Amino acid sequence: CNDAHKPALHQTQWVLWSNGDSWKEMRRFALTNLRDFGMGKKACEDKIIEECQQLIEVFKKFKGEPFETMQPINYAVSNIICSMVYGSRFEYDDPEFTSMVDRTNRSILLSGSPSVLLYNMFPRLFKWVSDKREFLENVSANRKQNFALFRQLKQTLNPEMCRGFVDAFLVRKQSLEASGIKNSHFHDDNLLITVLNLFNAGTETTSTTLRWGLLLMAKHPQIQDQVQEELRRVIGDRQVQVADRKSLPFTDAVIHETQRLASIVPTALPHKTSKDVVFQGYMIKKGTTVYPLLTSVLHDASEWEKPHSFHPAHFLDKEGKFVKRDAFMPFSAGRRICLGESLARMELFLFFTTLLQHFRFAPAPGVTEDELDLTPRGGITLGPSPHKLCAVSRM
Ligand code: HEM
Repeated sequence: CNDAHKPALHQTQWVLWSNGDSWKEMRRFALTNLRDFGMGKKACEDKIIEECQQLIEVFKKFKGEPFETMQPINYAVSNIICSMVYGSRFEYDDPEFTSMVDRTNRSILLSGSPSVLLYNMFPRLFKWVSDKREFLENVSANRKQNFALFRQLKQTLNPEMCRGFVDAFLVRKQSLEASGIKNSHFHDDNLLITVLNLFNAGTETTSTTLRWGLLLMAKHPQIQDQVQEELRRVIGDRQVQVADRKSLPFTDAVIHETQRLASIVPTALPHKTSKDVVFQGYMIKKGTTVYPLLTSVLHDASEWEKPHSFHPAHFLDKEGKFVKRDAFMPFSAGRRICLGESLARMELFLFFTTLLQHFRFAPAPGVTEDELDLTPRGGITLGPSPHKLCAVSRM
């Protein structure tokens, strides 16, 4: 049946990337250029710190009253990847930016709706589901918006001074065309798919993890006390830097434990075997779709002392020093490992520590810590269910 070869809805944006040579070339180009634009380096640290300050101002406006953290955190995190990809950040009230981020977020929610899940399993029977229509409309609107952004960037392109990934891609495309190479992977479709992949993967994952982190702090006030005590003792009032991570073992353990417990990409992304493989005695035929079940490792009872509880001690030794664990793989592993791991780790550390320096996170009045719900909502990623938190200023 042809349906078996159709990509599931959430894969529609990944298909061009996922085929052999095109994927290799785009991944290599994206990695090199994101590094050139600061990924994992000081330039990127400065961008994240600037965005932390913007986010703090938004949180302060709620004056300790309960609010939903999703939108402001999404905008702050999204701006980091935007500044690397498009070459500039956006204001949080710029409708062009907010609509793109909100639509992406909505698509991720829709991808976990029962009707879209049914469509993905039986595409012929469930062609007309309304969630699928909305999902595709969102993808199409984001494509149009990106083409408009690319047009603006093309008009002001200066090959001597690339502002971000899009500029670098356009310059490479032009130089290949000038040398008469017509069939390269540097074409408009790959530009669009790569930019959408970076934008989608670079926004929701990190912002969802941060929201889990704050929710877990409100749920476990004694652990929040310990993080804030460590931050006060080691950092005081100054801005946290990436280099401080090794002096903040407890905080680092809390961030790792948040990622482990939340396991936000439970099935990673689907892959296809490129040849027949024998894995642990099982024969997997070439062309079989394989889902690496990351949760089976992150919650494995033979690896973790308390697999289903929030237990930062999983990452600490008896002296309170941070310990790495082999079974910690929220970014997956192997050749398809998350391309943005170093960026995500830097963002999680700087946003989480800076927010905890400035605010005490607590449930809304009338809600007890026990009543804070940790049931995840479905989607390609597992985020916390809608909830409100109070961010009470500490400075
Ligand atoms: C906490 C944050 C993040 C988590 C937990 C996460 C996790 C993942 C996972 C599990 C995969 C699938 C790996 C596989 O196919 O086996 C992935 C792929 C990917 N991620 Fe991330 N990610 C995060 C943040 C980011 C960021 C900030 C970026 C931005 C550059 C990014 C870009 C990508 C890309 C481009 C891929 C596809 C890689 C490929 O197919 O070669 N991710 N990520």
